[in-house]
Amino acid sequence: MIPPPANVDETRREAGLQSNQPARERWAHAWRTSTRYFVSDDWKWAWFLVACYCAIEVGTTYAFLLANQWQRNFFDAIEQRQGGLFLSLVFAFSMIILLQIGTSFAHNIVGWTLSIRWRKWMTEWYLGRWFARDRFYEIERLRMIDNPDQRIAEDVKEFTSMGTVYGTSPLSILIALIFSVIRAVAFGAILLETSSPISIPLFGYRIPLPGGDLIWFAIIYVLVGTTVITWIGRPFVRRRMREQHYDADFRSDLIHVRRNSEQIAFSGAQGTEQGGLRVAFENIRRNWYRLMLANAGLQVGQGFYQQVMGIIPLFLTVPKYFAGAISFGQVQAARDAFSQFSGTLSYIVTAYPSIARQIANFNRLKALDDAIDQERPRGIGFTPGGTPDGVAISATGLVLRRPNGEPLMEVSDWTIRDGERWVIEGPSGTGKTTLLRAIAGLWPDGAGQVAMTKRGSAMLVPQRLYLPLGTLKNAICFPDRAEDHDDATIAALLERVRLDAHADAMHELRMWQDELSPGEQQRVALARILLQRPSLLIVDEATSALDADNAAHFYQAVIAAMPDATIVSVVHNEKLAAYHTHRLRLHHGHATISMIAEDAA
Ligand SMILES: Nc1ncnc2c1ncn2[C@@H]1O[C@H](COP(=O)(O)OP(=O)(O)OP(=O)(O)O)[C@@H](O)[C@H]1O
Repeated sequence: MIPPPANVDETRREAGLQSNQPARERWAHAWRTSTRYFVSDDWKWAWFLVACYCAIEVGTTYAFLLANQWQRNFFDAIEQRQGGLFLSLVFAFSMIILLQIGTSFAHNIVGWTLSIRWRKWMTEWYLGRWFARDRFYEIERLRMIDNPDQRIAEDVKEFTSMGTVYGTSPLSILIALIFSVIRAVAFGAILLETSSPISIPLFGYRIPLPGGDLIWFAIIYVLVGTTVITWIGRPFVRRRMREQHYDADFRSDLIHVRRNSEQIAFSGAQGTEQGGLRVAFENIRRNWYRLMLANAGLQVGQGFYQQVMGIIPLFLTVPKYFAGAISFGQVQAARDAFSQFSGTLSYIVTAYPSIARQIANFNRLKALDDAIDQERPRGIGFTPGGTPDGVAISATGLVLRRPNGEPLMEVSDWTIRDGERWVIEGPSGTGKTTLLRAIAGLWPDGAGQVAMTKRGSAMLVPQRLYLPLGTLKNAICFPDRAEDHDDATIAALLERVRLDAHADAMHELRMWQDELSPGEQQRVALARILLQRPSLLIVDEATSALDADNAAHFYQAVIAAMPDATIVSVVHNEKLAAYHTHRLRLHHGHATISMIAEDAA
């Protein structure tokens, strides 16, 4: 079966060239992503911390109510010139302040503890799935999404952040929303004290409404405000999403330049590279101006909304004060309660930037989840450990294709028996590396079946070796841990591969990938092979950076140490072909097989 072409639609979607995924699917994903941690193995901590968080919110609401009550008493005391009450009011005020500081402190401690536990769990969850079934490799191979690293690091961080005032996490938004409603009820009760009854005229009758004028004005005000501001804020959400996208691109371009600094410096290509970075930054700049505009619109809307909210209750209560129906303290308390009431009801307006960021995060995390989960069916079947006795690799009906479905080559049936040493040859771009990937189970595009001895006893050595961060000993022992091998063995290996000059620095933490020359890195690969002694060795131009003598030494050392090992290597040097027993030559999309001895004859 030919796998469907790879999904690379996300960038188009983020650039607005393709419509978004269905809302239902996105809501379902948002729900699953937000609730997963709370049914995980850390659920006891999760719920305990959420309970504490909510309890602190109750304390915060109580402190708000006390402050409102205090205002009323304070202004009444001033109006009635009750100097004797002043000291006790100051004392009450300090207690309220202490309570407010205490709840805010506790809010931070609990919020941050929950953030880090949630983030740790979610990071582990994403890393586990990203590494599983080689998905991280497949996502890169097909370039399915941009910057998965940023999504796992940054987006997860924002997603789990239970920040101070309005956290960015959807949970903190939800809790704040619930408490907004609770506070709205509490402050609504205060408003009722100073509200006048209200009724609406209908067909000549006056229908009385429950509550009072202040409450109805606040509700209408919030409804109109929220609708207008949500509408004004739509471009802001879009711009925020693009901002994250462009920032990540710029950063990865910078990393790319850093990694290739030597070639760029040597070729004097700084100008060209800077030009490229300027183009990447230009996207950020252009988007920034649009974001600024969108933000300005949002801020004007929010500012207008906040300011008018402070004035409306005065218009409604001051006439009652002049009429002697309420006290001056009640005017102040009503003003405070009105802004708290409508402020809490209009949570969506105030928290719109956080909600916008969260929508962008959900979209980015959904794309990552889709890329991890939407596994294309394998075209080339792969069975590790599925070869009969005496056979290291067997391929039947093997056809390789590019990810977009274009045919690359046909190998048909190919059997590599234990102890055979195969060289793969062919012009550049014919698919030699792809063939090695296919027999190692890393290339699923095409058709046919590949069986290989157990993966654990095989080793793949690419042209550019991966050296993990850490010591030189770490690099040689990879994928084992450095502690698994003693220093004397590693020192002897370094001598064997002609790297004894570095033996003393075996335990030094350095950027070995940058420090060692390509040829030295290929000798580290040889040391790794001699340490692991795999029964099947797949080598992709692993001697390309070595001089003729060292390249020959590479094969001589391997064959001397592991005379029975099966070797499949891609080499361009005919002299190195002599260390092999069989040849597979790729030409015009087809493979021909021969014995080396036959060729020589
Ligand atoms: N991840 C990929 N996505 C799309 N095309 C790919 C990918 N990897 C390889 N190809 C394409 O497959 C073809 C074969 O590439 P491959 O690296 O196997 O050639 P090669 O024979 O090893 O070349 P060389 O001798 O230059 O190393 C090339 O046209 C390459 O562009």
